[in-house]
Amino acid sequence: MFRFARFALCRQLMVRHVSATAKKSFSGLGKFNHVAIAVPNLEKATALYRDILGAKVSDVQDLPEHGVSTVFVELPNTKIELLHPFGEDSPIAKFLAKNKSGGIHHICVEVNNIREAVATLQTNNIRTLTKEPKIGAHGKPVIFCHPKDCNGVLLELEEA
Ligand SMILES: CC[C@@H](C(=O)O)C(=O)SCCNC(=O)CCNC(=O)[C@H](O)C(C)(C)COP(=O)(O)OP(=O)(O)OC[C@H]1O[C@@H](n2cnc3c(N)ncnc32)[C@H](O)[C@@H]1OP(=O)(O)O
Ligand SMILES: [Co+2]
Repeated sequence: MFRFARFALCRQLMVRHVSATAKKSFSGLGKFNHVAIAVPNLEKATALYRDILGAKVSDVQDLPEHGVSTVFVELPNTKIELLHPFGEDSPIAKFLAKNKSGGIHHICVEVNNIREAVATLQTNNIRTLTKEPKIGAHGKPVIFCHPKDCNGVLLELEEA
């Protein structure tokens, strides 16, 4: 009984400490939107999901504004975004140079209000990779958060 009370107290103190580190918290996090995989060969990667694994896939979309070409693989509960560099200064070029067979590049979670999300991130010193959101692959505003501020994971937020 005493051991349980001590455990409960420690846990409460830890929760309070974690909450205390957030200067202001955001309440509008939504659904998981996609996981992105950077691939060295977009046709081959698309063929794996479409022809071998039988998934429905989108057409290739070139997004010069983002320096990538994408194909979306539709799954019952989410999507996989296949990413390949487009143009000279692709933000995924270095990643693919380091990961020659490709690799998981980012995750994307929806938010109900991207401006509010950005303001909250800034208040909490989480760096965003552009000052302003850009229009993403689904025609909605997106913003990326620095992986060094997000436990080593590049986090994309997309307005729902
Ligand atoms: C299609 C539109 C849109 C959608 O709607 O879905 C997209 O998904 S677009 C996807 C592509 N766009 C982006 O990724 C934009 C944001 N990314 C960036 O600005 C850069 O890629 C980056 C994250 C700032 C990395 O810059 P880069 O120049 O490639 O590498 P660095 O060497 O400067 O990296 C610094 C540091 O971060 C580590 N890193 C890099 N990329 C990742 C990653 N994807 N996941 C985790 N960690 C990453 C890198 O290893 C370096 O660490 P150290 O080696 O420890 O210094
Ligand atoms: Co994405």
